[in-house]
This record gives sequence, structure tokens and C-alpha cells, in this order.
Amino acid sequence: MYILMATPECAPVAKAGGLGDFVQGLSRELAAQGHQVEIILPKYDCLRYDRVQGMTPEHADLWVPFYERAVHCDVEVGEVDGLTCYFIDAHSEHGFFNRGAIYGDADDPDRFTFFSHAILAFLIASGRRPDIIHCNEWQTGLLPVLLFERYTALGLEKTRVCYSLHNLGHQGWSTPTVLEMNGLDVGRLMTPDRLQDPGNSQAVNLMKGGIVFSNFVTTVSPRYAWEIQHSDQGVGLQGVLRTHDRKFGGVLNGIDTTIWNPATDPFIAAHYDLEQLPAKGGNKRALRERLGLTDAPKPIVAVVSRLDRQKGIELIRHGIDASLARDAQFVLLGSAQDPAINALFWDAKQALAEHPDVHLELGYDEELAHLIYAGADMILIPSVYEPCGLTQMIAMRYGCVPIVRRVGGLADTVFDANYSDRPYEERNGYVFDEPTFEGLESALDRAIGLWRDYPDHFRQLRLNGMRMDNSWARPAQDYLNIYEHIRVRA
Ligand SMILES: Nc1ncnc2c1ncn2[C@@H]1O[C@H](COP(=O)(O)OP(=O)(O)O[C@H]2O[C@H](CO)[C@@H](O)[C@H](O)[C@H]2O)[C@@H](O)[C@H]1O
Repeated sequence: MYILMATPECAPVAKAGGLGDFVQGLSRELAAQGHQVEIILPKYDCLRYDRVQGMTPEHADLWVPFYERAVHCDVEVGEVDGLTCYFIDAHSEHGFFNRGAIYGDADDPDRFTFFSHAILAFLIASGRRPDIIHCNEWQTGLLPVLLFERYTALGLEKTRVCYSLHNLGHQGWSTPTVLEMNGLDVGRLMTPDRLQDPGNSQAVNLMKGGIVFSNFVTTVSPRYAWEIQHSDQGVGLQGVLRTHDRKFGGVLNGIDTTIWNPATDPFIAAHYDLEQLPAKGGNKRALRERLGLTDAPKPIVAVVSRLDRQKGIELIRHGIDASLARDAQFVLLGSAQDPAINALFWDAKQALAEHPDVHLELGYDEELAHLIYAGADMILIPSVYEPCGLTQMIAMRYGCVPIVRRVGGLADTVFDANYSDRPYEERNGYVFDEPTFEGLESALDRAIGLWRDYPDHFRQLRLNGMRMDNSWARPAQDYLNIYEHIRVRA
């Protein structure tokens, strides 16, 4: 099968969070199973060019419709960790992809609908005819709309769309000008059953467009699939998702177990696996050395996260003091877009600058993240909502025990050491329900208590987590079944 991944992110070249891992991991697994998988991304100025091999021109003089005119683009191709990746270079006066960051500008709906449009224009101009375009997030929500409204008739009649939702907190709300910009009929599309936002009749909702016009819609865990249809976690799209229930389902994400592998990871200090768990200690020492923490018989509690409201900012902040109060060490690697959240953590960093048991690293650092998973004993994930969550899966693979709130994919992957109804060998972490300081502290108490008083039991929890199969093998098969189901057979 020929599958094209349409996405604003792909690790390691353009990653702001878990979407980048999703695209890379699923694509590599599908390619390993013999499918033709290609990825298409904007050619951002902030791409990690050092991770692209053999970037060469692929298609010159692509003209992408833009209002009454067209914008000149070039398409380049390169290899990213063995995958073919196309990059759309837009020579627009707006510098659409030259903003120094992937997201965060007021005209993001313009930038990414332009990208979606450019993908279809490229397919037509270059004669490529994928069986499946796998779209992701609101950024590519307009692609199936454009496909159905315009491009099917221009030669893509056999291409079908699978659309994955990774976060309902961002739906691509915009004004109808974004439809005009792309030559679409506003009157026809701004209706309650098409792109009109359910909560604001003046607004276009790009994610809703993707849901309505795609052949199949997925989200990234079964629990989140239920939550967004039946609770306010759907952020207004509950009704739309229930209407389209017959083409909607939750597929639990995997992680790329080649890239996230403590036995071979090039970014960690000491390699280890199930049989050589004590070697993990070398990473704890290296982490302390790198971040200036004292070497003492204390557990390290870590957070690796985008610092966004979704992730439970107050609880993360409280987790620092709560860990220190329990004589644990605390390490945070976090990047915030919101200036208020950024300021909150900079203040904490300054206040704790002299403390020998804590280090807050504010920013994005892929390599350091690997060392933290390998060196820490526990990872704290107190999310308000969590579509899937990859950090708990990565942490478990590295023998780092997750402490999580019971939401979304966290509830589907972490089973409480004391209270789960699963067999003991499947229990792998600590789970709390209420998004309160008390809830978090009760789980933290149990985790730190076990680490201190029953090290053998704690070791068993680490091993249970390391044994879990969170690879892409099974979810990739689920996606292949979906692709087969919607695909047009010749
Ligand atoms: N400051 C930092 N420096 C370095 N690395 C950092 C970092 N902050 C985060 N990361 C890395 O980014 C990834 C984050 O994964 P999450 O699942 O938490 O994703 P996120 O919420 O971004 O994605 C959304 O999409 C994914 C994929 O579907 C869902 O799992 C998730 O629930 C949903 O919110 C991990 O690989 C983590 O190591």
C-alpha cells in the first residue's frame, strides 16, 4: 500500500511534542512491514537539517492557489532515519514557514491550510497517487475537505483519508477567510453539518472539517475516544464525534522501541536491559553530574513535558516541593509557550537555584530527555487530560516508574501497584484520580515509600514496566486494517 503521512511534525527533524514521535514511529513500522510510506512536511527554517540526509530538489515550480493568485513553491526530498520525507518550501511574501518555530503565530490557520493545499497540488503536479493520506491534527484538517471539494475530480479519485486526532484542546478555530484563501465555497461549507464551529457560528473549525470529510477518524487511545465523545474533553466536538461514530475509533499509540531502547540508546551514559538493571545506576550518576545534583541515597522524580495547561501545571509545580519534602530529588525538562507558565517556572528555577536536590531545565532538549528517562527513578505525569501520553511508555521502557493521573491513555497504560485489578506482573506504576495536591501526594508517598522501604518490590515494578509491549507492532496492524477498510481496490 502507498501511504502518505501529512503532518506538521515528524521526529527528529520537526518535533514539538508527541505528534512528532507518532508520525516517525508509525511510519517506520509500516515501512518495515513492506509498505511504501512517505512523509510530507513544511520546509521550516527551524528544521533539524543535520538529521536530514541527501536533501535534493524533487519538484520545481509548484504553484499553490492562494486567494485569486498562486504562491510559488519548490518541493525537496530527503531521508530522515530511513524514511522518505518531502519538504514544501513556500516562497510566499508571508514567510509562512520561516518563523523560527513550528507553531505559535496568529496566522497559523493560514500557514497550515496553505500547507494542506500545497500537498494536494504537489500530488496532482507530480502524478503521485497514494492509496491513503494519513492526516493529523487540525493543521491538516482542511486537506480532506479540499480533496473532496476539488482534488478528487482532478485525478485523486482513488485516494482515501485517515485522520488522527491527538489533542482536542487545539482545533484550528479561524475565520471564514481561511476558506476563501483556499478557493472554497464559504456558504456551502459554513453549515452546522460541515465546518461551522459548534460553539461559535461565525468561526470555522478546521478539526471538525477533518472529521466530517475523512473516510476514517482515529484518536490515540480507547479511553480518550470515549472521553471526547461523552465528556467536556471533546471541547465542543462531542456531538460531531457521536454523529460520525461509525467511522471513529481509538487506537493506542506505540513507541519506537528501536529509538527508545536503553540497551542501545546513544544519548545515555550506560546501557542496560532487563537482565542488567543495576547498570541503570550509571545513568543516575551521569544525570546528577550533568545537572549538578548531589550524589545521595535518594530517588529522582522527573518531569519531561511540554509545559501546557493540559499537563497539569499547578500539580507539576507542586510536585517539586512535594518531592523535596519527601527527601527525593527532582528534575524537570519542560518547554512552555505560554509566557505566564514560562514565568512561573523561571521563578521556581531562581528560587531553587542553590538547592542541591533539584534542577529545572527550561527548554527543549531531545538528548537530555533520553538521559532523564534512563537516570530517573520515577516520572510524574499529573495531566488534566491526556489523549495518549508517550512519556509514561518511554519511561517504563527505561525502568522509570510512572506516577500518573487516571485520564485518557495514561489510564490505558499504567496500572496501579496497589489498587489495580490486573495481575501483579502487569502492575507498573501509581495512579491517582483527583487533580488535587492531596491526590498527587498520596501517589507520590506510595511510590517513594516503596523505593525506600521495599527496594525489591520497587525493582519488580520497574521490570514489569520494562516488559510491557508498547511497540508499534500492534497499533500499526490496527491502522493497516483501517486503511484496508477504507481503501479503494483497483
Ligand atoms: N522539553 C522537552 N525536551 C525534550 N523532549 C520533550 C520535551 N517535552 C516533551 N518532550 C518529548 O515529547 C514527547 C511528548 O509526548 P506526549 O505524549 O507527552 O506528547 P504531547 O502532549 O506533546 O502530544 C500529543 O500527541 C501525542 C501523540 O499522539 C499523545 O500521546 C499526547 O497525549 C498528546 O497530548 C516525548 O517524546 C517527550 O520525551
